Amino acid sequence: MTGGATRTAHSGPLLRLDGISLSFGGVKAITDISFEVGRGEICALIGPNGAGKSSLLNVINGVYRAQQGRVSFDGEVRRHMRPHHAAERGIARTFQNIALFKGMTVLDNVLTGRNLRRRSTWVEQALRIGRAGREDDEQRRRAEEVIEFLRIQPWRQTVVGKLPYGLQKRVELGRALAAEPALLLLDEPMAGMNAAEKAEMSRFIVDINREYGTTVVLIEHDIGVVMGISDHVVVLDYGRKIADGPPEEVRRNPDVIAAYLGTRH
Ligand SMILES: Nc1ncnc2c1ncn2[C@@H]1O[C@H](COP(=O)(O)OP(=O)(O)OP(=O)(O)O)[C@@H](O)[C@H]1O
Repeated sequence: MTGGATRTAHSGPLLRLDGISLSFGGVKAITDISFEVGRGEICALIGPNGAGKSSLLNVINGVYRAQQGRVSFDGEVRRHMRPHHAAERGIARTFQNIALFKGMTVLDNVLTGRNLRRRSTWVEQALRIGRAGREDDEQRRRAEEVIEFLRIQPWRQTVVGKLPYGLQKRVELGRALAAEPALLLLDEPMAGMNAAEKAEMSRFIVDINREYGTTVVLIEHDIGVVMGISDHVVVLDYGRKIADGPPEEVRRNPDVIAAYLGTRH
């Protein structure tokens, strides 16, 4: 696979958020958040429950429209980027609650991640004529590459709903990776996993980052995991950013300690 990062032309940070604010009715989910994510970085977004982390991912990939602020991705500044456009530009994501087609096989789920990479028309695809046939073979080859990379070959023809939770999380990562993203947004990729599964998932995330140059923004609650794999940590609390920097610096930040120990409120 070609790394998504190789498609980029702009030389600044891959992602920049500028004064993002988002409310749901009277609930302020995010207040005036700004930070940058450099190319090739693994950036962790952490904070207590309800801090606004998932909402922020949804702003980045255009699912939510911020009332204030701007998102700049690879030099393109937008008030709002629609989800389809975000995907086309190279932003892929996984969800807190796995969003796979549970009745389909692992291979078919991973293949859905390749849909944006198709150039043939739906008529060509339906009749399997022209570019569609050649494309099918290429899409399948790429999907198999991802399956091999994530070591899920033994289950490639297994229906996803029959797999244990940890493997489903890995398949979801595979579907996102199949899109060859420049930016991978992972919403709690290790939630509900035991220590061994977390270590395995952490290794896959680091390998994706190193091998394909993919920039990663992940939400994670396990501070040990965060400190182990991130280059950069952004901490949210009650919708506001309270810290932003290298893991070691953030870990010593008194505001972060207070937010986690609950002594500030
Ligand atoms: N669609 C929505 N409608 C109304 N309120 C929402 C919606 N999505 C999020 N919120 C509210 O916005 C705030 C931030 O929620 P969000 O899910 O972004 O936090 P989080 O940090 O991801 O939390 P968790 O760690 O529990 O997943 C919360 O008060 C939440 O109730």
